[in-house]
Amino acid sequence: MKFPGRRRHKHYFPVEDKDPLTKQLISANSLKRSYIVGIDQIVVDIEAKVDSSFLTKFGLHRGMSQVIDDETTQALYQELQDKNLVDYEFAGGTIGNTMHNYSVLADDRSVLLGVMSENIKIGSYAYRFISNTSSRVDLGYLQGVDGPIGRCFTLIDESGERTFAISPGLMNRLRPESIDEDLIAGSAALVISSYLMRTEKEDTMTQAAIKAVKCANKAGVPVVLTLGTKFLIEQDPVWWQTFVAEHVDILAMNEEEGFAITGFEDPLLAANKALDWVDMVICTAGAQGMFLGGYIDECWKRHTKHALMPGAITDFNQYEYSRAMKRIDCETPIKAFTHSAPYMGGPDAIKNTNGAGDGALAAVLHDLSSNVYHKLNVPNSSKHQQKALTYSSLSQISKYANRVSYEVLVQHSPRLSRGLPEREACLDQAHWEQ
Ligand SMILES: Nc1ncnc2c1ncn2[C@@H]1O[C@H](COP(=O)(O)OP(=O)(O)OP(=O)(O)O)[C@@H](O)[C@H]1O
Ligand SMILES: O=c1[nH]cnc2c1ncn2[C@@H]1O[C@H](CO)[C@@H](O)[C@H]1O
Repeated sequence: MKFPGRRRHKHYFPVEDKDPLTKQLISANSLKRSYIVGIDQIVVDIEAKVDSSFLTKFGLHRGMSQVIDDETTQALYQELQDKNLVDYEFAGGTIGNTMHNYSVLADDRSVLLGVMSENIKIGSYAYRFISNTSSRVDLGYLQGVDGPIGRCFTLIDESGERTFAISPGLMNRLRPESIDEDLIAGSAALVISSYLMRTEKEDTMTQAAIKAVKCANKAGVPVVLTLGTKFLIEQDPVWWQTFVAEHVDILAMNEEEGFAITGFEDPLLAANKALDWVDMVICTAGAQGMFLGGYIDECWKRHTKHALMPGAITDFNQYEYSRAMKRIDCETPIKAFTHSAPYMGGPDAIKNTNGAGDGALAAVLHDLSSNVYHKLNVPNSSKHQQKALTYSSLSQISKYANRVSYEVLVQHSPRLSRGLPEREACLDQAHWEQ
């Protein structure tokens, strides 16, 4: 496990300490590992630049992620080929991306659950998915299917807006019996998306996902839900509110999805509302950066050293230096929030915003899993006197998440090709010496 945030920290994992005593106590071989599990509809992204008439021709709603039938798929793909519009084909899937990015950032294991074609031809979509996924993502639990994985046509129009058209193949055929309960019970988090609930009669993905969620709930493993697309939530916000309140511990959304589920347009107020249902919430807001909210116990609250921020909730960032806790672990729970503007004000040139939110979530998961890892291996550390959900403060996590989003914005793919630099060139030496 590579640790998130600043490297020279008193709690930074002591494995690398030169002290012979610590070395003796914790040899790298005896370390217990932490991992996270994600479930996804396994898809390859086929990205193409199109104009809005293309979307109209195929009956696609701009900005939405929608499922298309085989006939539309064939016609659409043919037109993309004929006009030579395909820019690139790469492994995708909102949770697939998140697991990949987590494993790249943490340099550690994540497990991806879903389906995979049993017979894989070199160059096929299944082959491409596997070869574009980090070797740290454990694909050993994928369930075989006799047919193709899904394809996600990622259509970018003149305005830069992206529209997803999903040709599902057999991506929704994950069966409940393929969910390994011990694997989930032993994980640091179970990560799912709202897309898993969009299935047809013959599909088993929703039942499989619900089984995994119930198993995580029973084992006390945090369930992390990312909302995927606002249109899905708008169809039945009350169902989603109830599902989130009953089964989800951490909610990730962008401001549009936040509005769809909470009714609040302001991302801070949407995050505030979501905390009535969950322990922690991430609300990304494009060029506005991101808001992160959570609970802390009165006795563990830490005041910020940053300026207090105005907003719909006065001084909302006053306790942003605190580590997030489960509400149930707080005697006197207080809601705490933080906001980070885009790293360095955002890149000069954005290559592609696709997956910027997935990247932010991967960073939050990295922090969460680091806490579990540290606790597994150094349970007596003073750090764990506080029963916290995260390794770092809300403020540090949100800066880290924004930093990762930036990295996604300056590259083409939603999947990171490498981890973050050990030291940021823009920060002076003194930052690392404290
Ligand atoms: N136009 C922009 N300028 C600067 N930073 C941006 C911009 N758009 C996105 N970001 C950065 O990326 C993060 C996530 O962006 P956004 O809210 O667009 O995610 P999202 O809609 O969930 O993305 P996706 O669903 O594609 O993963 C923001 O918190 C911010 O740090
Ligand atoms: O229905 C879906 N299921 C799973 N993943 C999806 C779906 N629609 C879009 N994406 C995925 O979202 C990522 C960006 O966040 C894209 O890489 C795309 O593959």
